Amino acid sequence: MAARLAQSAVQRSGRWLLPCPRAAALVWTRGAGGTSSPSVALSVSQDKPRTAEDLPHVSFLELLYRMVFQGYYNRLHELQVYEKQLYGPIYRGGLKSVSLNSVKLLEEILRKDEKFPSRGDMSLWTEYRDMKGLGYGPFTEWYNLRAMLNKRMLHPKDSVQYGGVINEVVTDLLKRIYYLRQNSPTGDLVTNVSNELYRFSLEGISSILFESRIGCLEKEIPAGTQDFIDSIAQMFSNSMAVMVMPKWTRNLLPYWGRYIAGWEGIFKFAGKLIDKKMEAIQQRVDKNQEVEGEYLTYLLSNTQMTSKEVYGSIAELLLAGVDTTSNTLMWAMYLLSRYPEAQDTLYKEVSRCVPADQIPSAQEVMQMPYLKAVIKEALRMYPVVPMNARIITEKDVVIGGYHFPKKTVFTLCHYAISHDEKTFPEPWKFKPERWLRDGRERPNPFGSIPFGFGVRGCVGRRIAELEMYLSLSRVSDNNQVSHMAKNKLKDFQAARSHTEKSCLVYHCFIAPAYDTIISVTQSLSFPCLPDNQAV
Ligand code: HEM
Repeated sequence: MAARLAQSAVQRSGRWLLPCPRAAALVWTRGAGGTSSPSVALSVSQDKPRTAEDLPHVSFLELLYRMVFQGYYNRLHELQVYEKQLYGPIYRGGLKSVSLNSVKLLEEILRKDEKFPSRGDMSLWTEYRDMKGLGYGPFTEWYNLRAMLNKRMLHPKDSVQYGGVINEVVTDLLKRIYYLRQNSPTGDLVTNVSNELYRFSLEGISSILFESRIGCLEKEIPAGTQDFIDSIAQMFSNSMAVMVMPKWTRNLLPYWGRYIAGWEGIFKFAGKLIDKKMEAIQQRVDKNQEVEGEYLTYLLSNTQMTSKEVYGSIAELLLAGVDTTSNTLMWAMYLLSRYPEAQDTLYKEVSRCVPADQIPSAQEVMQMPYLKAVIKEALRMYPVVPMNARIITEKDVVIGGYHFPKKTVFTLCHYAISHDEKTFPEPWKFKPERWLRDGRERPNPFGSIPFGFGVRGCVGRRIAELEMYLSLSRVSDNNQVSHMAKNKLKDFQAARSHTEKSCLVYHCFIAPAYDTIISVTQSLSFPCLPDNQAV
């Protein structure tokens, strides 16, 4: 079971964009190569804007060479860095997409975004829903649903209400780590941290969305939940094949059938839990009792949303809200384990803000600047959505002094931008302090926008942040961990300084994951360790 989970985690981390199949296609088909020099790229001062034809261009053969022979097919984020060196901040790739690869151009396009911003065609997702008469969610039918979903999710004060629920899940994560460590051959190792964090994230987001627990952190995952996890993996892992294969192959090759079966599993599981909630609400309404609840209850009691739309929205929120959070947590822990001084600073902050043996609350973690900076810096270095897209659909647009017709696809090179040394000196170093508001000059806000920007930005941002703050602060808090790991207490007591203590915690917790990280990075596109940080 663990192996299957690990495999599915690996498959999921291969996604480049959040559920946005067409945009993912762009990533794969976008060009690389060409011989033009970077100096031709920007020409803002001209009277008449130049056009896309004037941009450095990448041919299909160059793309193929880079992907296959230079091995960029699974290091696409590094390709952004490489291409920027070759072509400068703006260039034309395959399928006529235009890559924007500087903080200035990123800001320019996002500030010109439309009222209903578009990331691209979602027909791969809508097709299944249309076939089965199912409802859409925020990815597939944005404008009608987003306003409703924003409520109770978007504002930091909204997320605080989920603090108690998330903390229960964090407690179970810690118990599970304790259990796994105790039962490991050496008595202190967790052998598949990414798997545990995936389970944690799924349990966390489910407990908010379904207002009930689904057992991901139990010793044995309930069969229905395991099927659901497998369905998510199945849907994602077959998406790419379904997207690139012509439709006539669907009855001949296995991918389409598997892809559809994946969606069926997802909707079946989500539908069951939603129906259960609906019944409970109905019973209370019939008895004239007050209806209580948070997210799902709010959506279900909202007369502007049909139950079909609730099904569609919950399914899409679930898909977007699991590996994003778990991978970021994984990277944050990995980075802390490599930078003991940062770990020590974090440990001290948590100890200072939270009385010993108390669980940090949602309000308390919001007052921990270093904790927030750690997450921000981890997301800068390893953004889970390292590349995104925008299409200006309504009108022509001028970007960087170039004129583009409407419907031009722009690829946003977030990974390269967030590693630009002009914005982030020593970009390959983990330096959470660059985000502190302590009088130092702060980086350009568009330098790292891991949750996107504007009205189309991540709807789950506040919940994701809260989940990460609550879990990281408790893993960092020596009291909690030593309390949890009673058998290991003497090791902690033997350690001479806080740093050593917390290092030990991280070491035991994270060290076995290094192999996982490396195997993920070697076999898939992202996340990936830059060479200078390889373990
Ligand atoms: C570390 C965690 C996360 C990161 C880094 C992240 C990042 C992103 C990014 C970059 C986008 C695209 C924004 C844009 O195009 O401007 C996005 C969209 C989205 N995210 Fe997240 N996300 C995270 C967690 C979550 C969670 C926990 C949920 C669900 C509760 C969620 C739900 C969504 C949804 C529904 C969208 C589509 C929004 C729309 O199209 O209007 N995300 N996310």
